[in-house]
Amino acid sequence: MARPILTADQMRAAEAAAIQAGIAETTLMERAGAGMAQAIRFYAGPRETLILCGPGNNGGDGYVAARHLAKHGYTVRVAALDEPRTEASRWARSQWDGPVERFAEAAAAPIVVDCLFGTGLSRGLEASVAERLSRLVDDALVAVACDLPSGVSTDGGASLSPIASYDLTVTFGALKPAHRLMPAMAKMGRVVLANIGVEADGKWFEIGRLEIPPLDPQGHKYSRGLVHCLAGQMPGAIALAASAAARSGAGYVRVSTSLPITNLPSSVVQTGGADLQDERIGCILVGPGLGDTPQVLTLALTAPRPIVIDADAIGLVGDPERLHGHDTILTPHEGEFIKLFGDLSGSKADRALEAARRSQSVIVYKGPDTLVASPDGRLGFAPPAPAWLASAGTGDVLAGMIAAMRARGLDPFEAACAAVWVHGRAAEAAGPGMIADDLVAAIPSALS
Ligand SMILES: NC(=O)C1=CN([C@@H]2O[C@H](COP(=O)(O)OP(=O)(O)OC[C@H]3O[C@@H](n4cnc5c(N)ncnc54)[C@H](O)[C@@H]3O)[C@@H](O)[C@H]2O)[C@@H](O)CC1
Ligand SMILES: Nc1ncnc2c1ncn2[C@@H]1O[C@H](COP(=O)(O)OP(=O)(O)O)[C@@H](O)[C@H]1O
Ligand SMILES: [K+]
Repeated sequence: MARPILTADQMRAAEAAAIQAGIAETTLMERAGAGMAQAIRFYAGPRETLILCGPGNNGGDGYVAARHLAKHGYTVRVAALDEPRTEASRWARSQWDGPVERFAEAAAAPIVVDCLFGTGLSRGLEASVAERLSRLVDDALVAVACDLPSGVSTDGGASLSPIASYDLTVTFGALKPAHRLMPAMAKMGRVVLANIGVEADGKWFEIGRLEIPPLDPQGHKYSRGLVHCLAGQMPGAIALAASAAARSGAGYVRVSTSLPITNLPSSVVQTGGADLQDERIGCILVGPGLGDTPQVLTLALTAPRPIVIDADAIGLVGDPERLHGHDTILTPHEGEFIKLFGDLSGSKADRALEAARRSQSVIVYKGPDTLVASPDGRLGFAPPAPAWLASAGTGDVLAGMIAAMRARGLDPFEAACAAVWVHGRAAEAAGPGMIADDLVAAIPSALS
């Protein structure tokens, strides 16, 4: 199931709505701290625990977790950076009846819990605080972040001050963008979402397991989706994409190519001409291995069919407005993104949405933190995918998978999300030594 992702402001609004509806703020904090204590017991086991508390509600969660862990027999030490400054955190501090050390003097412990700052962080930590925190985190056997590692910008995922690597991050109510954006995402370890009874809803979410409609028992190859691929100067890339489309459940995949392509499955039809007016075409794919042949992109854009524009073809678009009125999915990596849209400002999420708006297309903004953005404001964040996806040809595979999902009848945004999800799971199944060809072979198992 897709899990909502809320910005810091949206989370504050969701919490305010819960409080308005009658849940006390201290109840939310009690649930957050108890949830964190439970996750620590589950993932870290019983060891001496040092809880580092800041002045805000993130620190408040820490005092609550300290009480719960002590109740379960943990040896707990609490160290405060500052006195609690919010009403709820003062309440949480008052419920903790153990001693409180000074952060600057706290000695290391096997479990360290960072409750210095969360969604309220507005600037980087002071250098001395960041350094000391990093040392305690590095020295711990298990390092836990409350909501977010202190120093991470909630909405953009940037490090506002240096961040160490954590083993576990426990967040509350909803994921935040930083949990799925680099560089923050790589520092968080396992991310656990604790339910605190706050309603989270919106247009941003983590892409979840795809729900593809069941096959029509009376279907035939054309009704299952026809993908038409346009080959270019490097046929290996389109061969990967076409194979991936065929493995992703398209009923029929064909490639128009001027030269025979040797390494295509026999089930993929090769044709000399390209009748792109064929109404049976569910999706055209252009770009993998295309080279510098803008006329092929122009040909594709004359056809009134859904189209996936990948790789070389992205750079040939020229002006994003050229895509208005077309049913387009664009799949840029960082370099291709900048080539087409320039150096947009804001977080990766902001840039993806701005690109979708400018091009009136679905944007699959690839990388270790892939995003799928729709012109209507929907934004899907990919769940973490294995780093071994970073190898030649895996993007071609993804483009073919998206074209197949689109040809199968999913709307452009849903098709892109479904393919991104399966792509990551296929990579997990294929394992660390995989090459793009192995990724194609792993698609069927990831689909089921
Ligand atoms: N509001 C609520 O109802 C709930 C909030 N929860 C927790 O509350 C956290 C947010 O709490 P707050 O809004 O109090 O904010 P934080 O505890 O993240 O930060 C506290 C305050 O520190 C100051 N500050 C920001 N950056 C600083 C820096 N670099 N150096 C020094 N001071 C700095 C700011 O004034 C900020 O408001 C969440 O991350 C979550 O852990 C949970 O308890 C669930 C319920
Ligand atoms: N470090 C990483 N971790 C996980 N996935 C990654 C990483 N780097 C790249 N990817 C994914 O691998 C694919 C690479 O695509 P692309 O850059 O177009 O490569 P190519 O052009 O060689 O096919 C994309 O789906 C991207 O999201
Ligand atoms: K924190």
